Amino acid sequence: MNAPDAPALELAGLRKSFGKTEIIRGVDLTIARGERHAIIGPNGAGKSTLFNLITGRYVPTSGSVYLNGQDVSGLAPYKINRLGLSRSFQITNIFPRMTVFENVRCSLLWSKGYRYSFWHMVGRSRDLTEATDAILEQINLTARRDLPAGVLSYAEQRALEIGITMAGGANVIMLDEPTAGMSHSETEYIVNLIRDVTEGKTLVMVEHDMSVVFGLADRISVLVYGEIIATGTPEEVRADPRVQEAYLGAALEAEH
Ligand SMILES: Nc1ncnc2c1ncn2[C@@H]1O[C@H](COP(=O)(O)OP(=O)(O)OP(=O)(O)O)[C@@H](O)[C@H]1O
Repeated sequence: MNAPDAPALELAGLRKSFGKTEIIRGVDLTIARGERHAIIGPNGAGKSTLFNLITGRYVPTSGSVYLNGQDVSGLAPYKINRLGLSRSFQITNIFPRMTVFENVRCSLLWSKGYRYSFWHMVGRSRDLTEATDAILEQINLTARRDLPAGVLSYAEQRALEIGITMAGGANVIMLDEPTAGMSHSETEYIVNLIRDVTEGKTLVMVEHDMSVVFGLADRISVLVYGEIIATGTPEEVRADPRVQEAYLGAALEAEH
């Protein structure tokens, strides 16, 4: 059931071990609807593992993940996706020989396919084209619509990937290092784009670039050695002495 008052995401006593090593060591976190939330922390802290627990790629060793109030722990990723959570991939996940338009249309079709029969879909192909074009407009790729996706610049490919992530209409969007490998100007471009396309949705992102995190997130969680040591607004997290000590001081210094 989709409980209208439930938070977008709730993690309760979440743990994950690989063999005998516990990587996620009891994470509790509530993310409100419409919130933009960043998960930061040093290398090896368990950020990707936590991300994969939320999206269903990994099954928790114990604890639960609730999406819009519904327990999704242990469900297959595609089922979690159909319940309203969509993720991007760190590695570009587009079809390079298909056009930009076809890439987005394909993901729209996939996401709606389970609800509409094939013939119903064919009858609605004009709607599908319109929906695809609306997404291309949102991600500023209308001018690139009919080019093979493989010829786009790196930043444009990441924008396309965000479009593909958004295409299913999920209300919780998970982005894994959306600005990885980008120049300063590309980063700025993608941050603005993410801000626009996630308006009114819930965003959870893992990100290393502190300027992106502090520019985009309403709240931040700091993960250190499999535990969240602080959660709060950017100002609260920046001022938190535990965070300074464990991580942020060093990370912010490294930026200068
Ligand atoms: N499938 C796995 N099997 C065994 N160990 C794993 C697995 N996935 C991750 N680990 C270990 O878990 C720890 C946390 O890894 P994870 O990738 O989640 O950290 P991270 O915070 O995302 O790091 P980074 O910032 O470097 O991407 C690491 O020590 C890693 O070796």
